[in-house]
Amino acid sequence: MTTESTTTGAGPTLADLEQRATAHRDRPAFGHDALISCDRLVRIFTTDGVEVQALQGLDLLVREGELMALVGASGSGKSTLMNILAGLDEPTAGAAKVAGYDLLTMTAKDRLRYRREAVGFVWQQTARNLLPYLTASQNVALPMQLRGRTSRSKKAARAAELLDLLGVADCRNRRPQQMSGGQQQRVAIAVALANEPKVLLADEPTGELDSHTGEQIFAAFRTANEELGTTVVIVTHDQTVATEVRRTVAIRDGRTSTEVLRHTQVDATTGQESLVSREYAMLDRAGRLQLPAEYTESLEMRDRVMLELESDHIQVWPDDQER
Ligand SMILES: Nc1ncnc2c1ncn2[C@@H]1O[C@H](COP(=O)(O)OP(=O)(O)OP(=O)(O)O)[C@@H](O)[C@H]1O
Repeated sequence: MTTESTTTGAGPTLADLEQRATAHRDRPAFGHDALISCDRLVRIFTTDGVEVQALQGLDLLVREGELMALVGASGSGKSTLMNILAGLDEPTAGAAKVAGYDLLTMTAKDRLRYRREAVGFVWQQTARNLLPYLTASQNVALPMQLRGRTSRSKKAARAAELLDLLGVADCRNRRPQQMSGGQQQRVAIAVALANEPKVLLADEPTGELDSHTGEQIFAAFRTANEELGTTVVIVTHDQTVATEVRRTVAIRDGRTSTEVLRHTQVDATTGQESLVSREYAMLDRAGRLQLPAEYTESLEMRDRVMLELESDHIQVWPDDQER
């Protein structure tokens, strides 16, 4: 069906407005097909009357089955975001949905269920992930016990299966202090996966480990992603981890600023595979764009820039009035 409209020069007609409203209504909602969707997320901390805006309207979409990394300078808001996604903290404003749970409006009961069943987390400090007086098997069985639906034998079987999958079956009967840091983190991943969460969140999981052990931990996350289909979000400073995932999102000043996507390309003549990466800037729905600091600094862009719209791109120039 088409709607007729006439332009009088005095602005849009009623028919134009109706058409626009219909087009807007039919457009899918932001993040409708994402497993994690953060929409203009704001988190303000107030300490001694001083406000810190840790998240300043952060947008992030993560699709089911992704394995992605979040990077950013110290204080950029990564942990604040992870705590919100983990259901440990609540945003000041905006919207955040994970696996069908609305993190702003869920009840205390739903929050508990969310943390037990929908997400698993692995923290940097190994001591925060495992109970010291329980063995690896008992640590993995504990979340299943708290959920309270499985028989003892099923819990033991699942714990054994997970420890085996993550290459720490031999640690089954050991307590955390009888394991290396890397083994503890792999057991921690098994604990986080015990209740088959949709999402696995990890905040600097390789931060306390040497690079070789860090690689093994990263391989364990990859196994969880590939074998169990778990969506994995890792906050990291570790360059190896950041470059081994298909998608790395950078957070700057409490907002997602740039994103690097990587894919494998096969050379048509030699058949040789190479990894191609490309950096993108994030454009929010208000049209705001954060230009990479190294770009703006190299051209001495400040305060105001000139824009020129071309048929397939936009040119950004330093302000000529400044020169
Ligand atoms: N509970 C809190 N109370 C007050 N300010 C906080 C609190 N938590 C975080 N902040 C502040 O919010 C900002 C973002 O902190 P956040 O810990 O999220 O950054 P980060 O990117 O994880 O840094 P790092 O890499 O050092 O862990 C910082 O300025 C921090 O000081």
